[in-house]
Amino acid sequence: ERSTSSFSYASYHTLEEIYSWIDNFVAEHSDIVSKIRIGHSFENRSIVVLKFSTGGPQRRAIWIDTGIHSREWITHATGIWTAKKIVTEYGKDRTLTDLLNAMDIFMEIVTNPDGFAFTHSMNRLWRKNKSTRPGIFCIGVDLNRNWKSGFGGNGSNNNPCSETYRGPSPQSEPEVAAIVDFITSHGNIKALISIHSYSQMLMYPYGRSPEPVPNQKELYDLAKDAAQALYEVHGIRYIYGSISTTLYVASGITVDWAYDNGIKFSFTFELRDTGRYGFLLPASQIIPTAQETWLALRTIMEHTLNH
Ligand SMILES: O=C(O)[C@H](Cc1ccccc1)CC(O)(O)C[N+](=O)[O-]
Ligand SMILES: [Zn+2]
Repeated sequence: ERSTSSFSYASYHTLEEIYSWIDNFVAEHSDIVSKIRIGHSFENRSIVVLKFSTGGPQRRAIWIDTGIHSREWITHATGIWTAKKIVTEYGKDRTLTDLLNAMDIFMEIVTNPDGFAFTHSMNRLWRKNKSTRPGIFCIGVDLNRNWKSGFGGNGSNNNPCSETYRGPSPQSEPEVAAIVDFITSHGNIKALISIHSYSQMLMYPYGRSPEPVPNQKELYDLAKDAAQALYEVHGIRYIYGSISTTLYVASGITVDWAYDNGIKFSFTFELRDTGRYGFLLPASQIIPTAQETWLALRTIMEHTLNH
């Protein structure tokens, strides 16, 4: 293995370190991983997605994103570890091997690169992207309120200075538009998993209203199984349910858009912890968090393969 073997999966990394890890990782596993540039951020950084595939065009696929909120560093770190786990387990883990023999996995690790760079340079707790508009004095849109489904509803804010500022219109932000364009043109995404921190929750649509989705029972049972699989690794308890009933009402969110666009297995994770460290989760918890999250992800992916 070349230089990803010197990469510390137990540390947090800068944007530059993650981007160079991605290039080394793709080079070392070019038989199964490729890199797709799906667009650019407001400040013109490349937006890249890892594609894990063992064959065929346009296979059914699973989408995973981390880092849509830049301060949630545990999510990028979990994404990196998970990417490595996928290539390590292919050919060993029966479930993952069956999955990749039939489906593709797309993973966007740095979904908000401008915000992420800013958390390293200026403000560790920055959440939004870094877009600016004439006459508006506050910076950034909450990328988890900018999606077309339920845009402008309760649990999103019209004030540009708000942490949940929805933006001037749906998909106004290039970071969101890039994903919408990619998923829409792919047309065969069967599951979407959008990873946040913190609270230790596993949730599904809707965020915009307490109204249950048509396959609510199936999603509840799957979330229950996934949370149990996660618990068995290190004894960490997650709560689960629909976003609006488990956490709060939020509108214009990733998973509501995915669900409304035919992706019936849409989930969002809130990783460790429950507030002791919050967004400043110590690096010592990266690998334990990633290990337990993997079992939940594998549970969801296995269900998607078989339904
Ligand atoms: O408000 C948010 O976007 C998430 C909760 C959430 C996550 C997914 C869909 C709807 C809401 C909470 C968080 O991860 O951003 C943590 N936080 O409030 O900073
Ligand atoms: Zn978040």
